[in-house]
Amino acid sequence: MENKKEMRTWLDDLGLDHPLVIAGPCSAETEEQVLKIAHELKDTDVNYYRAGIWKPRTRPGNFEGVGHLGLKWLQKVKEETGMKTATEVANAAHVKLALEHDIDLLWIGARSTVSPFIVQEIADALEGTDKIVLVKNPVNPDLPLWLGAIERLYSSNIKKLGVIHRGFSTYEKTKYRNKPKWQLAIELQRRFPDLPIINDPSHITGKRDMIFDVSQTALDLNFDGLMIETHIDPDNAWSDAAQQVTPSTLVQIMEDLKIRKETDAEAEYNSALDNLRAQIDVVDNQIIELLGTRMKASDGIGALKKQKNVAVLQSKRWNEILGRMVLEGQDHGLSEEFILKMFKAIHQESINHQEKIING
Ligand SMILES: C=C(O[C@@H]1C=C(C(=O)O)C=C[C@H]1O)C(=O)O
Repeated sequence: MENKKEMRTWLDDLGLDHPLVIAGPCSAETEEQVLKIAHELKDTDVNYYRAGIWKPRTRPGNFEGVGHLGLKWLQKVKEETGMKTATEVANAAHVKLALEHDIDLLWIGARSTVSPFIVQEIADALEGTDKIVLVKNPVNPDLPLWLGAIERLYSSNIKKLGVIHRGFSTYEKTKYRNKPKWQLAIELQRRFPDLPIINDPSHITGKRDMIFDVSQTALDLNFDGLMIETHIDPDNAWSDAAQQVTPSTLVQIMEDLKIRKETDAEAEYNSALDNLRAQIDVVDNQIIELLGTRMKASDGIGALKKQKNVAVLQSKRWNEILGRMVLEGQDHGLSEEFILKMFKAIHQESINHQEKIING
């Protein structure tokens, strides 16, 4: 699959003057709840009304969705409010029912994207559809797996495709429910600049008070839209209570978000930008040169260790370097997180060099 300009035609055709907004409850709970939220969202920027009908939960025994009964409620939403509708599908039977109930946008959840079998089943069931189909990232940070799912849909002649970035599971506890790992979304945009990409701050944060900041970051990174879970009574929602916002909070978020443009034609801006980018290019070259010099020194140490039969890893020395560099970084406005990541990568490369020498 290659990037194609036409990948974003469906989005351009919507003619929006704001990011695409998909909002609605995590789960459809009752007909009354679904319609009440829909009416509150009717005259806002919301383009697609979402509600989960089949809910794959982490553990059995929790509320697992109302099933296809909820599709009738979504049809009613469309009749009463004119809003288009969206839901998650996880197998061929879901697809069939969703299409029968004229759902306009279907998405494949993170737990389905991990399974090529399931994705293929869904792609076959959707073959040639003119509905919009969005693919959430797989739970694990695996870009080829994400792209593979999109390719399967693309090969099934589905034209209105896009992705949803909902963050990634991690073993360690972080402030996020699912760590955003923005670099993955940036890499996806680099390879497929015309494939629409939507951010899902609700699942990334897991907490409603973090949704604004993550949404703003997404817009700053050229995301095309947002999917934000919205409930009339978030605290008493039957699923994902902590991350849902009220319709009025959603409206406020949309109002406060700053929408940036891709570029600006003004000459002064462009010459200042060129100047600073030239500085960055010089520094980047210096960084590479310095890293090459550092590796040469490490190669020398590798040769010495070989002569004396000494182990490659020297934890005490390594620990000293890390501690010193974190402090040095602070003086230059560099975060500890960045310094640790960068020096761990440098250390690994240094070890690889020495391994080659010692075992060569
Ligand atoms: C370079 C050495 O070997 C390894 C690599 C290090 C580095 O690249 O800074 C530090 C300690 C060792 O784990 C060394 O022993 O000094």
